[in-house]
Amino acid sequence: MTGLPNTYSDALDVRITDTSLRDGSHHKRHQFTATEVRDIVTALDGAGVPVIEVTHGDGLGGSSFNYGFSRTPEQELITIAAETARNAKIAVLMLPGVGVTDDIVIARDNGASVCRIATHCTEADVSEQHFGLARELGLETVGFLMMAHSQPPESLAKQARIMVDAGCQCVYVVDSAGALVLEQVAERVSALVAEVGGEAQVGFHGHENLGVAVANSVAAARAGAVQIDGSARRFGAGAGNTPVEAFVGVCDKLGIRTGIDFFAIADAAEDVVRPAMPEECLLDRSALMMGYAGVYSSFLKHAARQAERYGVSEAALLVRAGERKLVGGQEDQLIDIALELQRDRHE
Ligand SMILES: C[C@H](O)CC(=O)C(=O)O
Ligand SMILES: [Mn+2]
Repeated sequence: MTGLPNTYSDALDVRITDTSLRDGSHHKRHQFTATEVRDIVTALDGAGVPVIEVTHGDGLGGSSFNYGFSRTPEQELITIAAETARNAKIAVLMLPGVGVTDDIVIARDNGASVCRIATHCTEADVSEQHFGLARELGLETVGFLMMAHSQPPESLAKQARIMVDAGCQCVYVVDSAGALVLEQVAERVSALVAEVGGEAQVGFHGHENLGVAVANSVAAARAGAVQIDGSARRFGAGAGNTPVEAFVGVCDKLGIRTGIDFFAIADAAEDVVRPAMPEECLLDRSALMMGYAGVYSSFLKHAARQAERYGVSEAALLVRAGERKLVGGQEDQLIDIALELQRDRHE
């Protein structure tokens, strides 16, 4: 056992991590202000959200020409979040290679207590040293197997094993593209529980691109996931994440305990999170294409920019990105696809 209980049965059945201030960073093009972070953390913490993730959308070190520059340095936002939260733990996300191990040390010094390491779902081995370091630093660890729709349950389970052996305490099935549907989530979560269940927890991170993120999250919980992500008002990449306030309401009705007050989280989503969003996260044609074709949700804003720049269809661009099976970090290939679409039009 790597240190966390398999369930939270004494107080909670699922522990929710709100990722508005990390996944929502994609939708906001990484322009969070210190005041927004302070206000959102106050509201989420007040509603009883147990874990709040704060980082650049692409994780520690993500502020760059490739991914988009942060308006406020993320370590400053992490510090503010940690100083503001009374009960919630502050989590950070890091993708090895985007961030470096020193970023984890600095985040810990600034008050983060949960370290989430994300890799493409076939590349878990690149996270080994990061889990080791995070555990040495006394951080709680979570592993993200991104683009989990692209691999069958058995392969994901093998990757989960690599993370757990490296010190990961909870491995997430991450539906980065919002492409998984119900049983497909349950099968993947069950495979991970079967592989690592005695030693580590299993979690689920959903996106709303096919409109089933809440249902998928319930399927995950029923299959044994005890950590579930969501974002208030769906504030996340693509059509956004599982809406925390709706998921809490559904959990209340199903008798799944989250420890979050439904009325307080509904107020937080409407009165505090929504005003910080540039616009609602839309389940529009582009988001649908991402879910249907299996495209990394955070490509949405990049695809919109390239489609406009090269005068090509955003939906067509996203469908081709799915056909090419692009993974996070390959945002530049969207330019290649846009040029290809231009050429096709002139042939
Ligand atoms: C870096 C990504 O945005 C992580 C994530 O939230 C996902 O894959 O989904
Ligand atoms: Mn996400």
